Amino acid sequence: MWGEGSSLNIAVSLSVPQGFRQPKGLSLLLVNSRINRNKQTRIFMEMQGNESPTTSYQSTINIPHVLTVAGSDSGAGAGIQADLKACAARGVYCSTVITAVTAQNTVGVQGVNVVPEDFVAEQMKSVLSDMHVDVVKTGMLPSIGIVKILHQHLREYPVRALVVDPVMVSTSGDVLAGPSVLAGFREELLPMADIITPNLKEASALLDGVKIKTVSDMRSAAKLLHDMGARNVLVKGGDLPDSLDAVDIFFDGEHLYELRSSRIKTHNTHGTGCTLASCIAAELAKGASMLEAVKVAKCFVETALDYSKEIFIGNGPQGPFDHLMKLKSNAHNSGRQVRFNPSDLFLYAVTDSGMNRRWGHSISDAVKAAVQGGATIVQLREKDIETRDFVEAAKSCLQICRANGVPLLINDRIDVALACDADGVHIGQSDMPARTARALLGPEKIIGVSCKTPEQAEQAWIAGADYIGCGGVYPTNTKANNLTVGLDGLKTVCLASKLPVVAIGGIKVSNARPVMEIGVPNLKGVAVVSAIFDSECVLTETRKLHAVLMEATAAVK
Ligand SMILES: Cc1ncc(COP(=O)(O)OP(=O)(O)O)c(N)n1
Ligand SMILES: Cc1nc(C(=O)O)sc1CCOP(=O)(O)O
Ligand SMILES: [Mg+2]
Repeated sequence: MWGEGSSLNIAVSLSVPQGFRQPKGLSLLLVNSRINRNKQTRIFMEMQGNESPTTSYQSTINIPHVLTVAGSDSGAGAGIQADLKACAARGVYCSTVITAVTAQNTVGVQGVNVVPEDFVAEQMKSVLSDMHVDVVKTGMLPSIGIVKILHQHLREYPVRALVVDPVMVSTSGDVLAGPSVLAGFREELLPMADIITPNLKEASALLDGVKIKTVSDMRSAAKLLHDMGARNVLVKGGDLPDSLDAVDIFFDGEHLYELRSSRIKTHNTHGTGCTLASCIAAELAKGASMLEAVKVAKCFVETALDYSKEIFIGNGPQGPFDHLMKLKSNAHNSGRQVRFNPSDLFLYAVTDSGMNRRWGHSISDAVKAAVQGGATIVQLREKDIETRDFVEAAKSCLQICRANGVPLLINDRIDVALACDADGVHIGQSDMPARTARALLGPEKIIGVSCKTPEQAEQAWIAGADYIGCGGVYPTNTKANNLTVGLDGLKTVCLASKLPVVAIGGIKVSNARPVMEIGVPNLKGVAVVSAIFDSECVLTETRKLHAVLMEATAAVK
């Protein structure tokens, strides 16, 4: 199955001076390679031998690549056009095989011209025989012949994942694939699909017209479709009557997940299915796990719909939405492209204005020292600062963090995070709800939520958080009246959490080791305030804690 251990293919090209020939006894050594936060790979090489040629090296990396096999929508809200935009928005290359050309707008589908099968095959061969495709995503497959061609090509040119959006009827109600195609989906594509993403009508059609009217029906349908061969199933509940939320059911063959997001009130929903499937494909191509890909895709669509509520394109009942809203809303968001890496939670530094005052440190000096000492993520927890000063301090800290590849989060204040374009926020149970924060911040930003119970951890996951902070592990003087959950409480929450966890509360050099050794894989690190910031030399204290965490991690391995 597609999973976290998936690898990237790296093609290395060397440019050498004209006429350069590799001298005998001289060999090229790959001495180090590092992937930085922006997903650029730096490859460090040396020539081994007694002579040193004047050689310059370049490294290249294959960009994640999705091939979409779908129909063209002249209105550009759905189909190939939506797929291209979704992949572009998610930072993934997208090639295209066009199966049909539709004359379509916001009113409906006025005409369909199916591309001859041999020419669909020719397009497929052109792409697959030449380019490295990570994931294939399918949309409109208008004939059984085209389904068979796809099947043959996937056998000849295997890819890492196949995402099947079983498009049968357009959002305007026009039929885009007939009954013979239905048989093709069942027999040829489902058994090959890593995920299938039907809406209620499509799921019902694939299941011989079984009625799907409730969330419980959706759960049964997901299981039945899985039995038909699809490795993962996402039944989309967008058409579910009487639901305030958009509920989708995801089944991975073992667990059923109910994924809820707010229903955005808008007519601009044309192309949501294509976009969701392309987004899943894009995230898989980047290396996400299936569940992660589905969650990011759902969040992306929700955010794009929200941003596009007011746009007006066409006079029909269902308009397109704007996939590239990020270019407008976050035009200044140039610093950080990798969304969230759970290993960033390893040494989580949380600032405190009182402690900085006591030791005569400015916020940015304290943050700089923590980062230099090995902090892997920083949270500005400034409870008694003027908003204006907070934004200014956050901007300076952001420069320091960006220069060192360390994410910067803001405690409690979504407004400050937005104002300074921080990498995300950390919020507690009495702060703004995580789901609202996600809607305001968009899919790219990191959201952490404080949780003391398994139920809170489940809610944080449903709301779209990226990690949870769990504590107090030990008693603390830094946060008044804080409940201590202990190592046992931490372990219980970690075991229940689908999200990575950082432990917090009273953790210091002398007691960090047992925390790191509780033996649950999703405990990724410790968050500390006083252990590093309540000291004259933040750099030294951070270094000491870093060393202890490294030792504890090595011992666990
Ligand atoms: C990493 C981390 N975990 C927990 C908290 C506590 O957040 P919250 O419950 O909102 O309390 P305050 O920090 O706002 O007092 C945290 N800040 N960071
Ligand atoms: C901010 C915070 N949140 C906690 C929680 O349990 O959620 S404990 C805490 C304070 C942590 O400070 P120190 O490292 O100095 O104990
Ligand atoms: Mg808070």
